[in-house]
Amino acid sequence: MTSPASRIFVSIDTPEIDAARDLAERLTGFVGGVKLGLEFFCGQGPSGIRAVMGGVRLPLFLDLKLHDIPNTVAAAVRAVLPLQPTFLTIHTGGGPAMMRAAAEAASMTDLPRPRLLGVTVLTSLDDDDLVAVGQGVPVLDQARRLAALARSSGLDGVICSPAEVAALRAECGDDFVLMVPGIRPAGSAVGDQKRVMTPRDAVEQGADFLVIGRPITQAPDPAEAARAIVGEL
Ligand SMILES: O=C(O)c1cc(=O)[nH]c(=O)n1[C@@H]1O[C@H](COP(=O)(O)O)[C@@H](O)[C@H]1O
Repeated sequence: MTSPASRIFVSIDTPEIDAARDLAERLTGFVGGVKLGLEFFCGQGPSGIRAVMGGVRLPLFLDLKLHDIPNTVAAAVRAVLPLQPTFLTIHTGGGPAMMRAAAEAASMTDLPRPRLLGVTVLTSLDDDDLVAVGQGVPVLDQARRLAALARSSGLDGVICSPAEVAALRAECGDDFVLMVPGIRPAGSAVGDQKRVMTPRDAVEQGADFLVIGRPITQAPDPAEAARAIVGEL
């Protein structure tokens, strides 16, 4: 880890190429990487990813949250390898066979191998939401279970909320990547997130990387918002 800014992946959630490219360019030098996810990929596909990332010198976090049978997920991983993402997400809820298939597929490349991250419990969920979907266990227990499963299935790390970082760091070790959304600088709108923490607290808990969207992208001056967050770390 070279600088506080390198910890931040800005989540550029828009379906528009020009808006995404503009944000990526304006934030270069202020953040460590760009996350493009479902909204952008559904709107613009692989060619849109190339159009945005071709002009910026930042690592790509491709957040597709793949979740399907093992054969389908492995094929989807292979299909996006040419985009050369540094990080790629799949859902741990797809189970160990799906995660192993994805990890194998990610290795079948002459290109740099992407690091596969498993989504544990979405940061928009709380204990009551898990009861509603039939998972009657506290969020922390479920995140610990899924992180351990991700690790034993060959993934490189997980996505978790800041509230689980300390427990997962202790259980999964220093080499296991903890990429953490649900980040809200003091006073910023929480929106649809339920498990949130400030950037500084999340790093103190042991987060490797922070995923930050609206607090940066919706700010009047996104570069200034990113600079302020980095200053806090
Ligand atoms: O996989 C993710 O990146 C992710 C997992 C999760 O549990 N929660 C979560 O918010 N995210 C993503 O992180 C970003 C958070 O954006 P903001 O809430 O605007 O900061 C969004 O792009 C989400 O898709």
